[in-house]
Amino acid sequence: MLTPNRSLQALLFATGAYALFPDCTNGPLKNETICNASASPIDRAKSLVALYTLEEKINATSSGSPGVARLGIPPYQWWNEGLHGIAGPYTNFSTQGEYSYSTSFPQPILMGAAFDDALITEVAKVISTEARAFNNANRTGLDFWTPNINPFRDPRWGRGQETPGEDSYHLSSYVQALIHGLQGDATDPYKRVVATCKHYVGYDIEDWNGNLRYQNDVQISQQDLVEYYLVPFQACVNANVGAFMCSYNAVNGVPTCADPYLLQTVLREHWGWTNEEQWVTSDCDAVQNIFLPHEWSATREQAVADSLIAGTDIDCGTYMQEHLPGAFAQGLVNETVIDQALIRQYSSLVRLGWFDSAESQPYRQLGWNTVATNASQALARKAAAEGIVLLKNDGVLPLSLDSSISLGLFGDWANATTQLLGNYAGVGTYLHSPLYAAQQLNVTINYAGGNPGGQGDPTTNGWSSIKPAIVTSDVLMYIGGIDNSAEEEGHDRTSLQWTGAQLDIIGQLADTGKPTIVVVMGGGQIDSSILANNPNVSAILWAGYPGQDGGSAIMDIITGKSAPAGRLPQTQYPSNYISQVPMTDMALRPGKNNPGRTYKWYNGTAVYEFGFGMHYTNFSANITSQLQQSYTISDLVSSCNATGGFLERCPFTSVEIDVSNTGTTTSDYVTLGYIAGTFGPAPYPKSSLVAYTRIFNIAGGASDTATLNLTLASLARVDEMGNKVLYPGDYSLMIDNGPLASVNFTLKGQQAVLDVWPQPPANRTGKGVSGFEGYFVAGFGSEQEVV
Ligand SMILES: O=[N+]([O-])c1ccc(O[C@@H]2O[C@@H](CO)[C@H](O)[C@H]2O)cc1
Repeated sequence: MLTPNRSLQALLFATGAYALFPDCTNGPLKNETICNASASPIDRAKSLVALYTLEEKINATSSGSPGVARLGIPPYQWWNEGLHGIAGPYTNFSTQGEYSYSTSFPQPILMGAAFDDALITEVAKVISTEARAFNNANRTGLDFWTPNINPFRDPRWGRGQETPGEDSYHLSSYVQALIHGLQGDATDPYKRVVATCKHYVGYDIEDWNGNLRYQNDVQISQQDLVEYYLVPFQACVNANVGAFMCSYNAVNGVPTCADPYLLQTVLREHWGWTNEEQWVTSDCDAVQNIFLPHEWSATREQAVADSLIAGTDIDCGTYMQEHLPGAFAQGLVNETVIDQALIRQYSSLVRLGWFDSAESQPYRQLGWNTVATNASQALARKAAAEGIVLLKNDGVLPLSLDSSISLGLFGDWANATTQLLGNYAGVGTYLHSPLYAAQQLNVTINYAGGNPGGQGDPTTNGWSSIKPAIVTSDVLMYIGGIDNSAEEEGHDRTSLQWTGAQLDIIGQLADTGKPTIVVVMGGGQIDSSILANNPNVSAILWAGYPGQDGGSAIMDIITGKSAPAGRLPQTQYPSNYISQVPMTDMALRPGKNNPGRTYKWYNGTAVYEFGFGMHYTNFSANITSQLQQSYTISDLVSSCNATGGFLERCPFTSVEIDVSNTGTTTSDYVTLGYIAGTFGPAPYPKSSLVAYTRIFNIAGGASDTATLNLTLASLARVDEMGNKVLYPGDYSLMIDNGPLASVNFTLKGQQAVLDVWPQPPANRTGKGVSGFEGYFVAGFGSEQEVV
């Protein structure tokens, strides 16, 4: 994560972030409705906002909200992160002792590979518990700007690691499980924390050929928007998420933080995200970016007015604080609009218990003893092991290690420390590298880690330094790949290839003829065809960014303590993919200069497909439910009462699959259900994931039942206007994309539109910058006027 520059950080800290709660027992507000715990959150918030002066209201639009001392409202810092554990930039870890660390889970890209929604809920519960403990110690806030749920559309994206992968159904299922764990049950009297779905929407380019995230104007068809980019965000609404973040980029000409179509028409009206305690924050500096570099609004005052009126309730930054006074003076915005933003903010804090006494709520009791518990540490290790994907195995794995075996460990990641965490990490409880984990085993270790050739060209320069370890080892393990020096916020990848130096060393290890195992680290996939095709490379594992105990999880898989069952959450494209399509081409379907995106539309041959993953055993599957041969569309429609286009709330059928372990090793199995067929207009997606479930610990020779719940969303397609339609035609339900089991059925009757998509208004243009020549300085920067 980028670190805010010093002056802004100082300014936000000067606001007194993380001061205590308002005192509703003895403070100045004790007799006001805001302090009446039996009044509704909205009434309570309204009563507070009615006491604010306009200046106090304007000050409260910033993420570093200064509070109102005369009313006993302490400052509140809205910007807290929690991607895979509580994190900065304003979360305050102590330098030692209590509150000096928390549990750091794997990056979402690896947790996504587990395809285990129950696991995600458990992880999110730990994060929200630890967040509460830190909040009680005045070290972080109560709302968290997580998850990053933009689909991992292009393999170059530097922040794809923050997401669960490329598939919109998978992201939707994952994010609902996550929000449940972060926020708690809808019926709970208090929210555990508030989650924030970001970045709404179409944000997945950092810097491609000078196309910077702060200024990109991405062109997305209504079909692709509804079919792909918006899907996980609608799932956030379905899960009743407390907050959204609008993104830096513009979509089809309009910066998202100034777009009433996206923020009002789609989000609040069409999807029904109408609860007044739900708010939208801007990404950091995104309100400023409406003026510069987007040049959407003619003046700074117009930019803040445009964004507040469109539905941005919090400005990550200080632009609204600085320019709303002018906007009010010019009559560009009225007080009702700012009141609404503040009512949303404060009713959210009411639902978090900010105004209520400690005795009345469970979360204020949580302390240091609930952080980094043995159970949460075990969960971090389990989450990593569940996600690791076995891409190749000639039978060498699992390894039986004992003291007579000597294991050679090579590569940059063999003794990884903070590399294990990836970006948006807090302070982990510990950092267990593969080397550390191997040292805990009864095996002789020959460590020659680091990459003697560096990240540059092919080299044999380092050969002499690693040769002794090669010669004396029985089994060779290379642990490398990429880290945040190759993929990061602000930095997209420029290559999908292994570096020459790494390939050189792996090749030389493999040439010895000794068992050679390659562990690939990093969020984006690296084209590993050269390793897949090398018969002397015995096994390949992909391990993402596995978190604080990642080394242990890797060794758990290597030794068979855990059996691998993770599946690739994104396509591994051949390296020439990135020369075939510009990153800025947002289209999913193949076209001129675009071979198609994701496993649904890519018309080339993947190195490894989305959903691929091997086991230490074999499985067979049998669909045991009787599906009808044919369904009538009108019958399906009449049994569906969904509103707001939530076809996920309309059941279609439940399918049971008998999964048998036909080998000898006990293993989990991820059951992926796909729909394919010829229905609706061509082109047809190759297949679409519509359901998944992970079943656990199936012993060799035993079987278990996987249940997949299909909804009408499983069958619907999106037309060019963005409408969701049920079409007559031929359908196949396929387990594991076909190889294991499939069943065919048809839909008959007239096609039916199930969700009529609201069209954007025509000719949406901003007023444009008049006369200001300048540029925006990224990283909580400021505008520099060109003089
Ligand atoms: O100025 N900075 O230091 C700074 C740091 C991070 C940053 O990134 C943005 O902030 C995150 C807020 O959650 C969004 O996910 C990301 O796009 C934007 C600005």
